[in-house]
Order: sequence, then C-alpha cells, then structure tokens
Amino acid sequence: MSVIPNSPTLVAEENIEKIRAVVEIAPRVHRVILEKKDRLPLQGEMFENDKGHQIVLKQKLGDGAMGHVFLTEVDGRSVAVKTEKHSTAMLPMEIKVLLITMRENCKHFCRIYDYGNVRREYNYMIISLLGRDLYRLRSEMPTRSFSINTTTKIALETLEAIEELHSIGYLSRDVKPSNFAPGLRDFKEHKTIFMFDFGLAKKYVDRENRKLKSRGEVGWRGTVRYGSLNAHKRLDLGRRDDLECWFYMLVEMHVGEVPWRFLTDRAAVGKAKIHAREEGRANFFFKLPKQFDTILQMIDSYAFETRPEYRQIKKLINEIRAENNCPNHIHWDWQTDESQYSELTEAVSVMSDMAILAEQGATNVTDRG
Ligand SMILES: Nc1ncnc2c1ncn2[C@@H]1O[C@H](COP(=O)(O)OP(=O)(O)OP(=O)(O)O)[C@@H](O)[C@H]1O
Repeated sequence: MSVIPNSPTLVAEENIEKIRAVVEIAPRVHRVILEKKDRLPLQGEMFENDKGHQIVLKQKLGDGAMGHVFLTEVDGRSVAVKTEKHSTAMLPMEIKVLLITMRENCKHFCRIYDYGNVRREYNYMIISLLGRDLYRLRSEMPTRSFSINTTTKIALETLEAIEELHSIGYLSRDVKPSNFAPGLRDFKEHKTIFMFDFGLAKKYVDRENRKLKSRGEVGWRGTVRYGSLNAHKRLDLGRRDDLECWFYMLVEMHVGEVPWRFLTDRAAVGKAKIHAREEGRANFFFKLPKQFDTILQMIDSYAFETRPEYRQIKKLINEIRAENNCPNHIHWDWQTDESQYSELTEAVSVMSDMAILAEQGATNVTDRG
C-alpha cells in the first residue's frame, strides 16, 4: 500500500540544534548509540509497553516530516500510534500538550492513551484514531473544494480548536488542513474536528501566565503555503499568526486553491500573500463571502500580544451560515449514508490514490528543500 506523504513541516531550528548539540558534545559511545539504534519502526513490528500490552504496528496511516503514524489496537479499541526516531525528540512536546488538553477536558484534541520509547530506538505515543485529514478529504472531492456549509462548519470547529489550544497557553505555529481531521462515526466523534500534530507548538505565556514578549527575528517556522506574513519575515509568532494560517486554509477549502498554490519559493509565496491583500484583493476574495474580507482585516490588525476576537470571528462565520441557509445539523460534504457504514475501514483504506499522491508531491512544498 502506498502512502500519501503529508505536507511536511520544517522542524523548529532549536530542536535541530538540540539534537546536533547532543551528538557533538556527548561521548563517542553516545554517538554510536544514536547512529546504530536510532531508527523509525517498520510496519508489522511489535513492542510491549509498560502496561504489558503488545502493540502491533499495523497499517501505516500517514507519514510526517518526522516519523510514521500507524494503526493499532489497545484493549480491543482501534487507536493511532505516532512514532519518531528517539533523537528527533519532538514527541515530548506533543505529549505535553495532549496531557494538558486532556486534563482541561478540551473537546478538539485526541485522547492520549500511552507514550514512551522503545529501547531508545524510537519514541511513540498512542492516541485516538481519527478519520482522514482535511487536506485529503478536500482533495477527494470532485470539485476539490468544500461547500459553504462544510467550509463554515470546519471554520467554527477549527477556530474553537485553536482557541482551546491558546487557552491552555500554547501556539500551534503549524495550522494547516493536514493537521485537522474529523473523529470517527464508530466512536460517535464524527461531528467534531480534531487538531493534531504539536511538533512545533510553543508556550506563549510564562509560569505566572504572563504573555511572553516577542523575541523579534527567530527564523522560519511552519509550512510555507499556510505561513503568516510574520513567519515570512522570520518573526516570532503569536496567536494572530495561527489565525492567519487558519484563514488561508479556509480560502483553500472553499475556493479549491490559494493563488500561490504553484509557487515553491518562500519569498515568492510571501509576495503573493501581500499581492492578495493589495492589487490582487478583489480577485482573492471574488469567490468568498464578504465576511472573509472583514476577518482578514481583523487578523491583519492584531499586534503580537493581541488576543484574537474569536467570538467576533465566529459571529461573522455564523452570519455567512445564516445568509446561505446552512442547516443546523452537521452534514459534511464527505459524509455518505448516515446509517450503518463504518469509517474505521475508510480511515485506513484510501491511502493509495495515486492522483492525490501526485498532487501533494507537486504542490505541498515547504522550505525544506
Ligand atoms: N490520530 C490519528 N489518526 C489517524 N491518522 C493520523 C492521526 N495522527 C496522524 N495521522 C496521519 O498521519 C499523518 C502525519 O501525522 P502528523 O501530522 O502528526 O505527523 P508529523 O510528522 O508531525 O507531520 P508534519 O509533516 O505535518 O509535521 C497525518 O497527516 C494523518 O494523515
């Protein structure tokens, strides 16, 4: 089974530095361990966790920049296992975020069942199994876009997810469609959109809950297509930047593309984002409800420390829903017959679509090259 590559994220430079430091400073023996043992697990492999569960890494659900996500079963429940090489050391941040969201009863985050490492070869965390991510779901639509009903409902769900993350003191710094997915109907979670992948997450408040000041120029973070103008300027990112990425993601979902879809050069993408606000503005908003323009103006007006007006933005989205007579009950564009059908098999069976594979390979470029 071939696997669709996820649009990869650039690893936070500080993490690479940390890994480099360990390799450079540590004694030779440590280097040997890293070189010899540090690895990603393979499909079909098995390990035993501290609770004595035999975890079999079944089908691969997805590939990320840093590792693989597999399907497994724990106590008869299908769950996902995210893995990375031990030295990558990005999972600890994800685990930290998920433990807090679970403690705070956040609605839009996976449950974390277990985490750890296997002989220091690879790290893992076992989390709730989700459906196909929003990038894949959109790509599979005949029009490659979502209706106004689905787009605005996604907008409300994902904004709520971002607000929850911000409310626990964290930024995502990598908001993009492939980092959101609906839950599964088998678990009665299909009406909720979940946010995942916190490899680039960062705390924006200190221990006393005071907002941290901008650190100025810090280097690129995130994925080029959805990155904020501040990210293009390599500036420190705040809550407003998560919302800017969210905005580009919604435009792509409803229109089917963003104007910089075919650009690969980071500077050129930055220029296109400015053009979309200036001479290209009418064109950019042509296929979108007028409220989109207001929302971008709001996001653009925020300073680094500003708390985004989540409620006001939700009101504008609900206004779009009312103007378009969107029904109150959720019916996603990708949803088929409500009744018997199980999404559990769907979640793991549509990965070999070559058309999507080609599309993602060609357009989901980040600055890693
Ligand atoms: N809980 C889950 N349930 C089902 N599929 C998942 C789950 N988590 C991740 N996936 C799949 O695996 C892919 C990669 O996961 P994730 O984005 O967490 O990895 P990453 O290495 O951080 O990737 P990125 O390159 O986006 O930084 C996702 O796009 C998704 O398709």
